Amino acid sequence: MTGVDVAFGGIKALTGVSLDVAPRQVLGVIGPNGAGKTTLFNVACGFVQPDAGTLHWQGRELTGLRPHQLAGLGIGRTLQGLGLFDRMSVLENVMVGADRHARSGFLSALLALPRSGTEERALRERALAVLSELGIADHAARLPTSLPYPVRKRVALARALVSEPDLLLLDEPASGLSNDEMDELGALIRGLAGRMSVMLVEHHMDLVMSVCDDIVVLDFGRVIARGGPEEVRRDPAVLAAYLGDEVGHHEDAPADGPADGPAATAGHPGHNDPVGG
Ligand SMILES: Nc1ncnc2c1ncn2[C@@H]1O[C@H](COP(=O)(O)OP(=O)(O)OP(=O)(O)O)[C@@H](O)[C@H]1O
Repeated sequence: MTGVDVAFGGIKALTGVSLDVAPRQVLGVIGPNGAGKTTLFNVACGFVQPDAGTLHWQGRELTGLRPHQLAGLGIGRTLQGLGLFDRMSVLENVMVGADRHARSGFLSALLALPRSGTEERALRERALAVLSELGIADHAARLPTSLPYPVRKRVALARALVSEPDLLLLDEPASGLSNDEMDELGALIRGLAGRMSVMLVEHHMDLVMSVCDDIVVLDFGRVIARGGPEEVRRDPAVLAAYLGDEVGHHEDAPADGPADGPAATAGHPGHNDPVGG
């Protein structure tokens, strides 16, 4: 993305944001609360249309990108809300992600053209293989609602992976996970890097530092740093941005304080860990 601006009313959520993800690279996007990470993710997914700037993917400009076009472009994503279908089994949820309609476009999805038996079997096998890869094949027949949250997160990841995307967009994949689960997630993401590009929008510094090749740091909607983990960790601008975040989230801070800065815009539990975790 190049020169992306997004404003919500008077709030400039993103200003002149440019970044790129190289093939098979894991790019991390971090920043304190309210820095613009979710907005950036939503621009990359087509949920939010930028007021200015351009998106390019594999040499093509994406004008007016819409979320339903992603799969057809070879882009997979997981969302914070997971978005699993409660009345479908884990396996069916994953198969939906690989549905050939996803590749052949919105119209055929609307028409819900049936798959042939052979296609159905191949898809089922692929979905099962991804579930195995993520260590949750035992849960294939279960309903997502009957499973613990970390397992449901893996189901959502399996669904994004089953179409073998060239780019995987992950929005806060570590939220709600224990430290051990986060380590496992880190290993999983590292394992994907040889096969696809990953853009990881994440608040947990430890995860970002351990899995990302390159990191973009946002603050107040602008890119304030970009570089490898060590470089970013030492960057004074990054330290200052996170220190402000930490102070802004002190338990004594008034709940109804001014809403004009990153420290005041949050309200997401678990999002106040400073640099270094
Ligand atoms: N739909 C919206 N309407 C109005 N303001 C918004 C909207 N979405 C985001 N904002 C504002 O834009 C700025 C960036 O928010 P965003 O959610 O992208 O930041 P973030 O880095 O993801 O924060 P967090 O870590 O708290 O999730 C904030 O000031 C936020 O209040």
